[in-house]
Amino acid sequence: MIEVKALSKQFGAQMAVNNLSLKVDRGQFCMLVGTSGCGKSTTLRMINRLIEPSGGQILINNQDVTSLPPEQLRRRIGYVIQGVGLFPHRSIHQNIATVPRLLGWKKADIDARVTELLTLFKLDAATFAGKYPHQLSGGEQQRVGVARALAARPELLLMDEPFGALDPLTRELLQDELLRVQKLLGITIIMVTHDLEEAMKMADVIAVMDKGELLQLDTPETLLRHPREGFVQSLVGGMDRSLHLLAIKPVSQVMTPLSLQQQQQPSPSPAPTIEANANLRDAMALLIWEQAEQLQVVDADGTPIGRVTMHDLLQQGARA
Ligand SMILES: Nc1ncnc2c1ncn2[C@@H]1O[C@H](COP(=O)(O)OP(=O)(O)OP(=O)(O)O)[C@@H](O)[C@H]1O
Repeated sequence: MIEVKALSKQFGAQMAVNNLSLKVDRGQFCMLVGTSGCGKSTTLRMINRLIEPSGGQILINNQDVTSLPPEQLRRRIGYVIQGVGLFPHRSIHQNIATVPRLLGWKKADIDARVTELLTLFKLDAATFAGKYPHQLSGGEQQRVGVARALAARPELLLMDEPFGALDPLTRELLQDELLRVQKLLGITIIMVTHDLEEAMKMADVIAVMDKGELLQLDTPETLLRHPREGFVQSLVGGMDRSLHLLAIKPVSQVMTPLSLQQQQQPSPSPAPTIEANANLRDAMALLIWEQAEQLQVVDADGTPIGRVTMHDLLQQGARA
């Protein structure tokens, strides 16, 4: 979907991005992580040509981005930044409608799209469409920011620390919503974050950068189990690696399913319950809290569908 080849950006004597190559498939979620100043934002801004590269090439669906005028390119690429950047004197409807209007969509199509996106992000269209940004909470503004970026059905969404300014609870809620919407729409996302936990939770692939260079591009599990020596190892290789490994897997992947017969019989000694889509770290925390040896796994309706034991979790979090 997107291929970056030997991309570089030099500011004066400094190489902000140095010979970076990276491929992200359609529908994948790629996270860029690394310490402050390692070139993450510059990389994103070269992809949508807010910054022109000093060298290298960027292809989107095999098309070189320099072959398109920047404005036309940016209409095909959604861009969300920290602090949202909503237009303060335009209503929420007008904000979300910005790019479709520039593209000359019919009014009825724009109205339908605005309602669809607000609903997708669980904002009641009748209540929110006519409001102005200052009348919304930070979390609501951030949802509108993402909705606006998605309005014209872009092929690619670039996000630069979109949840950086939010409190931890709102941040987690928006992470879950973004993942849901991404899976629903099958959109390709490249997102910058400082937060390794956020990267582990959301990414299909994580790109670790340092001093302008890409050091490793791998799935969260491979990155945790086989980090390259040096910077990547120091970034992910701490004692809590086992907990990160637990956090990236849902209980459903590890549980022992109940047979139909077992499902219909009440368990003789009821174990604490956990939902199948909870992650293994939450399961571990519950086991410790309840001093239990196993948990009963339930589906969204509360029907028992399996069980997971402390032994299962110890295996999953262990060095391979
Ligand atoms: N317009 C510019 N002119 C000169 N130097 C710049 C410019 N933009 C970025 N830089 C420098 O390039 C380097 C990379 O910056 P960039 O913003 O890409 O880093 P980052 O990894 O996104 O950092 P952070 O996580 O702090 O946002 C930094 O040293 C920065 O000071």
